[in-house]
Amino acid sequence: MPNPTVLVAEKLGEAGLALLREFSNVDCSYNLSQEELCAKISLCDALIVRSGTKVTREVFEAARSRLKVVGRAGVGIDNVDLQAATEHGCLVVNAPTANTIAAAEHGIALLTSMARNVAQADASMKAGKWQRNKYVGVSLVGKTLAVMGFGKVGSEVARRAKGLGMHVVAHDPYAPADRARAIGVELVSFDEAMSTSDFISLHMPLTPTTSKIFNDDTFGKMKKGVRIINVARGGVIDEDALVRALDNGTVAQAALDVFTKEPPAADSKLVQHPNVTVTPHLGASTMEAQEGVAIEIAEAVVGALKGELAATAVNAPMVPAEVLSELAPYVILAEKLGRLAVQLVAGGSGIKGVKIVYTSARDPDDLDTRILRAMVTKGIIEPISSVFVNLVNADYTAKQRGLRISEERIFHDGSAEIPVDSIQLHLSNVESKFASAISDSGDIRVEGRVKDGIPHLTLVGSFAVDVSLEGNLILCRQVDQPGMIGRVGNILSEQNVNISFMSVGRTAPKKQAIMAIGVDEEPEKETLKKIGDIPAIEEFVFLKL
Ligand SMILES: NC(=O)C1=CN([C@@H]2O[C@H](COP(=O)(O)OP(=O)(O)OC[C@H]3O[C@@H](n4cnc5c(N)ncnc54)[C@H](O)[C@@H]3O)[C@@H](O)[C@H]2O)C=CC1
Ligand SMILES: O=C(O)C(=O)COP(=O)(O)O
Repeated sequence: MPNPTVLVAEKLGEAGLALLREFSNVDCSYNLSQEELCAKISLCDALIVRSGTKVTREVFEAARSRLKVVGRAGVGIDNVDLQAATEHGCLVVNAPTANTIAAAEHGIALLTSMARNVAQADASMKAGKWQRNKYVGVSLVGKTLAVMGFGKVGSEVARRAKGLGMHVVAHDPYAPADRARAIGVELVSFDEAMSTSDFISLHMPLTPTTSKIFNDDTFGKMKKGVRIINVARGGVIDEDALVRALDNGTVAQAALDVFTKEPPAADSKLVQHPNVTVTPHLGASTMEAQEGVAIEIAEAVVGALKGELAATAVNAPMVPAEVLSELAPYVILAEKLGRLAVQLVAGGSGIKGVKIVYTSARDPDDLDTRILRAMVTKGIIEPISSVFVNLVNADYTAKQRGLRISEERIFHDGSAEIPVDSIQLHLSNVESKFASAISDSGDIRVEGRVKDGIPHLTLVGSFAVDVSLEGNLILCRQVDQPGMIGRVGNILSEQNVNISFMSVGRTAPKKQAIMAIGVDEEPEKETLKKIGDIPAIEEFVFLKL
């Protein structure tokens, strides 16, 4: 496999680039037009952007399925079309923590410099003036600050504003009250925040709900002379309404780092307004934050390219790192069982329903099966189509193909230290090319377990077997009689096919048995035929894992 290619479309810290270069070809091409990005993207496995690049549906379509991951070197992913990414099976990861402090510090910088007219006074002095009376400021101590969006950045701003002696309230419909209480911040309603605050600082994401949430109506609810800080996203403010509110004195001052359109028009009334302080989206731009973000995103992108499940996935279930590492062997088991089950289906008999049964000693809330379900789906769909399936698009792809995947939990009286005791797959209403794979209930059934960290196949139809799921597998149903293992072994060794494992499961002594043989190489058709010709072998199937 050649090294993957990563297109870095905006400036990224050196430490991150170095990490990427260890694993991939890195193409740093900045300031690409939309057409240039679309032209390049079909040659790239990953794309890294900041807030300046719009990753639209058009980009995903132009990628022609090659693009596996988009890394957003920062927090806000409003510049990435997540729905289009998901439909194309492209994982989107971000770097959610490394620039939190930088953004919070910039919020405080804007708050304090706005209150004391630092930028305006600086410009005035540089123009040769000395205007001490014009730039009398306002004090912060004892004033009320409303933090709108009490997430990572918002809570750090709140903590710092408390240190400046401000009274801090916050509005966030999803924030836990105990987190606010721990910082000494009161959570209040939107309207209360609007009507009681001297300063309002915005820290929510731009979503369809928050778009232009600060408009004529909301400015009308604010205290006259309020001061506004925005280091979140320009789009949460109706900028024309803000200009009106500044002109009529409802808003005394605004300090803005972000704009609906970036860069804003040179003659933007907002940017040119004398009571507005602006910075060109600098919230995340500290040396420290950019190095941190670069490393955070490079690690996430490299991990995603290696097929690891990302902890900072934006369009896939967020799975904490410790859960990921605990479930790692079960993820492999789930995919291999899916792969195996689909190869047991007779040609022409379409799969409609798949039931996944987990036996586990865990409380259902302590076992997140979304990854396992996604991997079963991947195992089932990938061998029979050209679609690339991952945690991102598994549910979407299954739905598109009319594949109904249901899950059932069975309580297993064992140790809750072990997340899953066994995983069974049942494929209903299908015929099998290996009749022994059909269980008593008429479904194709396979079951697996993890033993010493290695996935094993433990049941086929009604036959118990025990073979590790590595390499390839030959399943034979035979009349149980001595010498069978030797005969099959001889045929395989004649062709230098290495047998890694062998297991025989039988219904009763001297009755039918299933022999499961793990082989490293794929035997030639002729060799497989010789196995099939052994009189005691009633049926057999070769399965690639
Ligand atoms: N200017 C810059 O360079 C930077 C800007 N940002 C922006 O800052 C914002 C916050 O970032 P983080 O704190 O890291 O994100 P976060 O996800 O930790 O926090 C966002 C908070 O907003 C809350 N929220 C969602 N809808 C809301 C609503 N309708 N009203 C009130 N609160 C709502 C969420 O519950 C969450 O607690 C984002 O828009 C991000 O893009 C972040 C870093 C740098
Ligand atoms: O992380 C964010 O949300 C930011 O706004 C930072 O954007 P940037 O990476 O500096 O273009």
